[in-house]
Amino acid sequence: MNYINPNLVLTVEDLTVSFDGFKAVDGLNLYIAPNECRVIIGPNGAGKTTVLDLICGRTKATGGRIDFKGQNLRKLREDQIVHAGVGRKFQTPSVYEDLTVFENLEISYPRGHSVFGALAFRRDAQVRARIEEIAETIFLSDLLSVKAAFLSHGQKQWLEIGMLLIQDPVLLMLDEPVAGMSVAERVKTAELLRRIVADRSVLVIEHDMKFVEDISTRVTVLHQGKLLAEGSMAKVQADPNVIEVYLGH
Ligand SMILES: Nc1ncnc2c1ncn2[C@@H]1O[C@H](COP(=O)(O)OP(=O)(O)OP(=O)(O)O)[C@@H](O)[C@H]1O
Repeated sequence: MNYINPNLVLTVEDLTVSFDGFKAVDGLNLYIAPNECRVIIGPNGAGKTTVLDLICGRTKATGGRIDFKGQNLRKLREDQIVHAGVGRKFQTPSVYEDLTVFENLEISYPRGHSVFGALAFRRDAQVRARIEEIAETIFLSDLLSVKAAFLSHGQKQWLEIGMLLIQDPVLLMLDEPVAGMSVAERVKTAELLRRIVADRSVLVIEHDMKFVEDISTRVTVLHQGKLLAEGSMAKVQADPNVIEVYLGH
């Protein structure tokens, strides 16, 4: 099929990757709409992280298509995919511990071409306003001058999400964002994701079913690199195949 639905942000079809003959992702179809928060669940080794690696260009597919707003991501390098509007957060936070919250956001602000004098001054004001806006979204407004080293684990995760948000991605991909967070931080992260999808699509890998229920409209279940089930949380939770390989354990 060559038809690409222009209303979709991401169209993944028949995506496959083999590592020495082992298919970690096997013929996967995945369709993400604008403002959708999709969660991928599945047992360990199902291929979830590999799917994100394939979309962001870290791993190269052996077959299938990855279309992002009309662009074939399989032909782009990792940095070009970021530039096209795909942000990816890995499991462990990678903020700059010695820099403040403000500085971490500032260095993540996308660089335009250089400007001078009054224009540079105007740009500084714009950058500051944007940093303050993002800090508000990620619950860190009061901590702008605090070094990242002093943040809690959850706050570091939010800061890293903020560092991606400041680049205004069209699709944001998060790998287990609430792992290691307290219950209160999980509740706030669900709120954060609800804020984020107002302006973009989000693709999340998650194991915490309570959190998945809180954030997601649609869930994709992977098993052995293949799509096992897809639909609302209620639908996949009631699916005997899903219960057998994942939720029943
Ligand atoms: N670069 C690689 N080379 C060889 N095998 C790989 C590579 N990357 C992933 N795999 C294998 O592919 C399978 C899927 O791994 P992946 O990390 O995507 O699963 P996952 O669903 O994210 O699991 P988890 O929940 O444990 O993170 C695993 O068997 C893994 O060992």
